[in-house]
Formats: sequence, C-alpha cells, structure tokens
Amino acid sequence: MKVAVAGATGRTGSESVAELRDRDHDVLALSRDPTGGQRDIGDLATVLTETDPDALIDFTVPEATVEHAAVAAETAVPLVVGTTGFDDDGLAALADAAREIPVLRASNFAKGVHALRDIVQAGVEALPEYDIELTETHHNGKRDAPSGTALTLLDDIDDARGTTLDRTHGREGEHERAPAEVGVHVRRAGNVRGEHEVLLAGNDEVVTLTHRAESRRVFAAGAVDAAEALAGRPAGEYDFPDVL
Ligand SMILES: NC(=O)C1=CN([C@@H]2O[C@H](COP(=O)(O)OP(=O)(O)OC[C@H]3O[C@@H](n4cnc5c(N)ncnc54)[C@H](OP(=O)(O)O)[C@@H]3O)[C@@H](O)[C@H]2O)C=CC1
Ligand SMILES: O=C(O)C1=N[C@H](C(=O)O)C[C@H](O)C1
Repeated sequence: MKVAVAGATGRTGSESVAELRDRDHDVLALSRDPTGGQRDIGDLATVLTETDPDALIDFTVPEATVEHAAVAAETAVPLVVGTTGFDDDGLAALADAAREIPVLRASNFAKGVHALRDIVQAGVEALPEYDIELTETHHNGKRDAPSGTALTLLDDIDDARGTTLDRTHGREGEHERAPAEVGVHVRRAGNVRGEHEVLLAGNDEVVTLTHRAESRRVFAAGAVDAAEALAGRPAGEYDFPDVL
C-alpha cells in the first residue's frame, strides 16, 4: 500500500512512518517544513492527486486535520484520524468528509484501550451505586485536556450508567461529592506516553481499571492497522473497533 502521513515529523506521526516502513508500505511523509525530504503539506491537494495514496493517516492538530479531511474528500483518499481535541464544528467537518470517503477516527489506537472500554462498562454496570473517578496522565507536550481517550471513556461510563453524570474537573473548596458526578483528573508530566485509570469505589472496597501505553509504537501500529483495513470500504464514519 501507499500511505501518506500528516504530522510525519511529530511524536506519533514519526512512529507511524516507521511502522509503515517496517511493514514495507510505500510512505509519503508530509510536513509544513519539508526540508527533511518530506512532501509539503501546504500543497496537499496536488500531492494527493499526483501520488494517489491508498490512505492518509493524520496525527496533527484539529484545525489542520479539518483542512486535510476536506482535501482527502476532494481527492478520494480514505482518512485515518488520530488527532484529538475536536470541537463540534471540527467533528461536523469530519462528518462532511465522511460523506465522500471512509473516515476512521479513534481517540486511541491501542487495542488494549478498546478492551478497557468494555471492561469499564461491565464494571460500571455491575456496580451501579459506586463512585467513579477518572484520571489520565500524559507527557508535558500534550495540548488537549482531558485527553480524547478520557472523553471516550466518560461517554462509555454515561452509556453504562444510563445517565449523563456531572463531570467535576479536579476538586477544590468545601463541598461533598454529589452522587451523580464523575471526577475527572488530568496530569501532565515528563514523557508519559498515556495512562488512563477508572476508579470505582463503594464502602470498604475499590476497583481500579488501568491502561498504560509503554511506547507510541502501539498507537502507530493501530493506525496502520486501521489504514490497511479501510481500503475498499464505502464512505462513512468508522471507529477503531469497527475494523478490529
Ligand atoms: N488516537 C491516538 O491513538 C493518538 C492520538 N494522538 C493525538 O495525535 C495528535 C498529535 O500528537 P503528537 O504526535 O503528540 O503531536 P506532535 O506535536 O508531536 O506532532 C504533531 C505534528 O503535526 C504537525 N502540525 C502541527 N501543527 C500543524 C498545522 N497547523 N498544520 C499541519 N501540520 C501541523 C507538525 O508537523 P510539521 O511541523 O512537520 O508540519 C507536528 O510535528 C494529538 O491530537 C494527540 O492527542 C497522539 C497519540 C495517539
Ligand atoms: O497526545 C497523546 O500523546 C495521546 N493522545 C490520545 C488521547 O488524547 O487520548 C491518545 C493517547 O493517550 C496519547
């Protein structure tokens, strides 16, 4: 396959390039500063038209991904989105692109996180009265908070509880915890690849469910799996579990 990578010089994009090369795919690395042999992402429409890749993997920033999605739709290139932190307009723009091409967006391309999602939902359903607190930890260069994965897990928790819990971000001051809330705690430190913990607590017992990424290659491998799986699919919106 021939796969283009937006954000190819970044922490996760560079791992995606390495993973693609390890799998003997033809790689089209894209950058705003193509002095290292990449193609100029500022000229994305021309590059995609000339090279006609089988997929575009994007690990950049939401405002850039939205632009790339419009170009991918125009040039009929399937899109794998790893970028997180979209607002509603950004999500609507990705949905627009998905009318023309397959768009697979996942807040986390580690397979273990999708197993964790199922386990968390089972735990929340089994322990309907228990308090829930979510904590995520990432490297000090991460822009968005809470992480995309944390937001996905919070939606999963709401689904499992059958209600929308109030999200309490951090805790300060004097007030008791309300029953219908979920605590959300964000830590940014060092080069932590990504940790997500869901804690369920009742009287005299605590259950903690944790996923820890130990290398960014796990995200890259999942994104490449997704690109491989997207070939030949019809236009539409996909999540990682749809192709696992
Ligand atoms: N879904 C998942 O499994 C994962 C998702 N992520 C998400 O991926 C995104 C990227 O994370 P990370 O790799 O740490 O980020 P980095 O900052 O390391 O890399 C992002 C790259 O995007 C490019 N970029 C930045 N701004 C723009 C822009 N305005 N237009 C075009 N390109 C731009 C830059 O490349 P250049 O300067 O060469 O153009 C940069 O190297 C984040 O949203 C993060 O949350 C991260 C890991 C896993
Ligand atoms: O920015 C990161 O590094 C990561 N971002 C994703 C997220 O926001 O959940 C996935 C992973 O945790 C790494």
